[in-house]
Amino acid sequence: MVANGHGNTLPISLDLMLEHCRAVVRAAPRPLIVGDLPFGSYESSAAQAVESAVRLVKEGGVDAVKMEGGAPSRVSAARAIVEAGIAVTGHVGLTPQAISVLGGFRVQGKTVVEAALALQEAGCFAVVLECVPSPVAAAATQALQIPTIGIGAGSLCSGQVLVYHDLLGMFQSPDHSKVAPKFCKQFGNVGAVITKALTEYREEVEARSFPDAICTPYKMSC
Ligand SMILES: Nc1nc(=O)c2c([nH]1)NC[C@@H]1CN(c3ccc(C(=O)N[C@@H](CCC(=O)O)C(=O)O)cc3)CN21
Ligand SMILES: CC(C)C(=O)C(=O)O
Repeated sequence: MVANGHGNTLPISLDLMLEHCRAVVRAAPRPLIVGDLPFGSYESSAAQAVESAVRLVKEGGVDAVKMEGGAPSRVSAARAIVEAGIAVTGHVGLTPQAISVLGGFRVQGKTVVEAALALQEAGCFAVVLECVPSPVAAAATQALQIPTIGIGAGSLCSGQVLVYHDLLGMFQSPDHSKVAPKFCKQFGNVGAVITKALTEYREEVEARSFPDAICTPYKMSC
């Protein structure tokens, strides 16, 4: 959603996700690549979930998939995908694709440990914990044999994930800073570097100092 300028994850289609997965797979052939099942591609039935996961692996080239939710229907869908031979990462706590029923991007916590245990039992190899109080995330990490990957869930998870654009500080526009969650830390300010470079480019084009002779190396041949 961030790469495509959306304010939330709901508009992302399976076809768009496939395109992004292929780009990532081309750039990074070695790491374990997990494709996220987008909203609308897995909720109707376990069969729909398997079908979408198979597309992400077959056409997207990913090694595993991630899907949101810990309700019984989602646990069944995760189990069906694993039984089809595809590794699944679960995702509980704040599940951004459920903002319609949650009433916004709200912190969750109550059923996190139970849901994570159910996803482990269904065969998930890892589980994302998003916007969960740190003691709940720590308890889930203790209770599970599979790794927990935290985002806004404290430092006691097995691993961490953060949206690349958020940690690099790629956003300059007020619209984008509105959608960056408060758990994010900016480890760089790439947006300022981009803005500075583009401003200098425009200034030199307008002043006709770019392109200069060095950047116009072609000679008349006759
Ligand atoms: N740029 C970006 N980074 C993300 O990590 C991200 C997105 N966008 N969009 C999709 C989801 C949405 N995410 C979010 C968005 C906002 C909060 C947030 O600040 N929530 C408030 C609660 C607000 C409320 O209760 O209404 C909080 O206190 O954490 C958390 C996660 C995480 N994801
Ligand atoms: C794991 C995170 C980045 C995620 O899937 C989301 O917030 O949509």
